[in-house]
Amino acid sequence: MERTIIKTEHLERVYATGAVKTYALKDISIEIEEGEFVAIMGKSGSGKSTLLHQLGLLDKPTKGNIIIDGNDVINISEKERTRFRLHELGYVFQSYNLIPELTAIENVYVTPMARNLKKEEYEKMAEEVLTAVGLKDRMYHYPSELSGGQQQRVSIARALVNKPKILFADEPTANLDSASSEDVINLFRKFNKEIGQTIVMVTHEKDEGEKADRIIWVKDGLLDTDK
Ligand SMILES: Nc1ncnc2c1ncn2[C@@H]1O[C@H](COP(=O)(O)OP(=O)(O)OP(=O)(O)O)[C@@H](O)[C@H]1O
Repeated sequence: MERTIIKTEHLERVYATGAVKTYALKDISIEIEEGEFVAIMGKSGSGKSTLLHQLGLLDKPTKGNIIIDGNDVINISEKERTRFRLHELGYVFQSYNLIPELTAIENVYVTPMARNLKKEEYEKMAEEVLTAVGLKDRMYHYPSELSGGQQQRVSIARALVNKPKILFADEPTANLDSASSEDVINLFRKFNKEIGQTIVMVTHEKDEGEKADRIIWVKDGLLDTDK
């Protein structure tokens, strides 16, 4: 049976810059099922990233509610939100944000390393996930020795190593050529199909959106129901 993993109720996010108020999100109520691969699309400035940041607990709405996996994630302590981000959620951004002084495998295991596991354990977890993204033979390379597409695959491995309930991706292919972009989307599809990974991705690319199970269209901070 399908199970709702993310639910938002009347989300609003207003940015106040001096006297100027921007209603980036006006009233967004959505539900995403566990195991769904969802794309968020819409014109520039429509509120896509703002919505992803609310769902990923990287920002707080000015009004409304968010329930993730049955938890009210708005009215909990900051400590609890941090725990949730670290253990339950994974993130991939358009910039790879790898640490240049660390090898691919070290970049991936920094997260499980923080969980008091033994070195053999977190190394094994990182190896498995790097192998799954096709980088078994690049594990000991530094970011500067990897292509953009390979670096993004390291960042995907890093996002998935803790087996997050939900993977959030904000324009993950924006800096990649078309072949590497396709690789990244195919990887998402693979993790979604094979392990039922829930994925929420912002994209500008129509063909990428079409590879998802569903597109949530956003327009001027509202759901675009004409699409
Ligand atoms: N930190 C901020 N302070 C003030 N206004 C902001 C801030 N972040 C976003 N905005 C405004 O909120 C609106 C929505 O921005 P958002 O980045 O969510 O759009 P987007 O659909 O992701 O755009 P793009 O496709 O260009 O990345 C825009 O009008 C933007 O200018």
